[in-house]
Amino acid sequence: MIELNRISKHYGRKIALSSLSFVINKGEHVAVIGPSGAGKTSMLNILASMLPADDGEILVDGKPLDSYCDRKSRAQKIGMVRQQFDLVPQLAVIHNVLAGRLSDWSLWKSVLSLLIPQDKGRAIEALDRVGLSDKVFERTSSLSGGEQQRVALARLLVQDPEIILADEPVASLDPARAEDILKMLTRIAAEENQTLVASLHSVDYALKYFSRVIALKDGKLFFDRPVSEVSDTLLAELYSLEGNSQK
Ligand SMILES: Nc1ncnc2c1ncn2[C@@H]1O[C@H](COP(=O)(O)OP(=O)(O)OP(=O)(O)O)[C@@H](O)[C@H]1O
Repeated sequence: MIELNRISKHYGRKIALSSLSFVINKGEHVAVIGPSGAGKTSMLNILASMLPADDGEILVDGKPLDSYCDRKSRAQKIGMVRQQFDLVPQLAVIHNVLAGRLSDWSLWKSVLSLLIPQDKGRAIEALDRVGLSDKVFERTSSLSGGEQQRVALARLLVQDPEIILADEPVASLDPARAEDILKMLTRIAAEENQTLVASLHSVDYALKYFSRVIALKDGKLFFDRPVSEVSDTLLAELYSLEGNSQK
């Protein structure tokens, strides 16, 4: 479903990704790990069409990523959650959730929705699924970090993309809230039959909540294995300060 063929990215003289290739099938839950600076965010941003690659091609369902060029078809295919949640803090929770519908709405409907929330039922249902049905009209900035990340998950639920990209979705949360969000994210993706690709700093979370691990080091594929085949030795090599050959 997602096919990366020899993707490369430079920032000036810095090589962020070097001829990266892999295939992710529909419905897979893949964790992307690797040391700081390995290229995880660059790879996810390229997949989300937020950053152009310098070289290589990406196919989604057999078609070039660029062919999903209008807002609506791209939003149906790919949704993203990040560490920073990307919420508007001054707005009520329901408006941040309904931002997941904006690609489907005209400008007029989007503006009207700020006065009279449109598709309210759908937003309330999504908030119920993430355990926030009592916060619908609260100002988003008054919520805790964990609750704000649940709002971002509810926004994803109303967007309902086929592929979820998550860039360090739990990096700013304490361990209990991080596990809570990862449980919820992987459960939602399984229930909706969505493909999930998440970058994580925690190897423990990658092994616990995902079925496959793609490891990057120095912008290259270091290993790509099912969780059952990821050994401590391999992880020690991945995070060691020397050596970057592919395993
Ligand atoms: N806008 C930029 N300008 C210059 N260099 C950049 C830029 N963005 C990333 N880089 C560099 O590219 C490399 C890959 O960065 P990237 O953020 O993709 O890695 P990462 O694996 O997500 O790192 P981290 O785990 O620390 O977030 C790093 O060396 C980084 O310093």
